[in-house]
Amino acid sequence: MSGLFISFEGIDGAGKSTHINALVEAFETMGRNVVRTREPGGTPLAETLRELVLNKAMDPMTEALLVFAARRDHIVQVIQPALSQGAVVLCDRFTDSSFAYQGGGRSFDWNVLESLERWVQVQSIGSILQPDVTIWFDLPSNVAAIRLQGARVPDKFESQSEPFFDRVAQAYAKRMSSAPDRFVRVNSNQAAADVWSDIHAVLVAKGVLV
Ligand SMILES: Nc1ncnc2c1ncn2[C@@H]1O[C@H](COP(=O)(O)OP(=O)(O)OP(=O)(O)O)[C@@H](O)[C@H]1O
Ligand SMILES: Cc1cn([C@H]2C[C@H](O)[C@@H](COP(=O)(O)O)O2)c(=O)[nH]c1=O
Repeated sequence: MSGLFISFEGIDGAGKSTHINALVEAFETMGRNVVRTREPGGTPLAETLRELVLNKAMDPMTEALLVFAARRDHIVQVIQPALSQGAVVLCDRFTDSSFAYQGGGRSFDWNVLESLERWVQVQSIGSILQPDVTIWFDLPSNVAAIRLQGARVPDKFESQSEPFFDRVAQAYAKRMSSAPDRFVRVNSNQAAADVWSDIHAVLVAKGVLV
């Protein structure tokens, strides 16, 4: 069986974690091996980099380099081996987050991010690793802020203002327009059960879930 790589994107508090848990169960019920992972993170080294990126002040280029360094380790140690063994990899954020947060939120150079993407995700000449499906949980920033209120101590990104998250959302829309076959936008501003129905329907339509 061939591997399946699904990434989950959206602004902080958009509802990704809630539905990734349900998808782990749905794929396991189908008899698939599932690797649930996240970015930045997913390996001991990448989790160490995550702590720095989420909690230490740094300039946008340093931030971009660290998330791509973490990604490289994650791809080599976890994602590629799992896909080679036919697993379903459910990844809470991947490279679209770098375009959204560093490119959109921080206004860091989009072309440099595209170069880093090519370097870090190279598989063979002319081929770069990308998710098979990316589910973008689209939620207005003011609704996400209400959902996250009091939920936990906010990290460096969660404490950003609504205009920052509006730029993040615009950057997701730009990434979606450049990869319409890979991206699926889900309206996250509805009851969790309805969000789940939409995700389920999309993955059934794509032939990856029964
Ligand atoms: N459809 C929904 N309606 C109302 N509240 C929701 C919905 N989905 C999730 N929530 C709640 O919103 C909060 C954020 O959800 P969740 O942690 O799943 O988001 P996330 O996208 O994983 O966030 P982050 O990227 O910051 O980790 C949680 O308290 C969760 O219970
Ligand atoms: C992969 C990636 C992530 N980020 C940011 C986005 C979020 O604010 C945090 C991760 O927190 P979560 O609770 O696990 O969603 O990191 C980023 O800025 N750039 C990236 O490439």
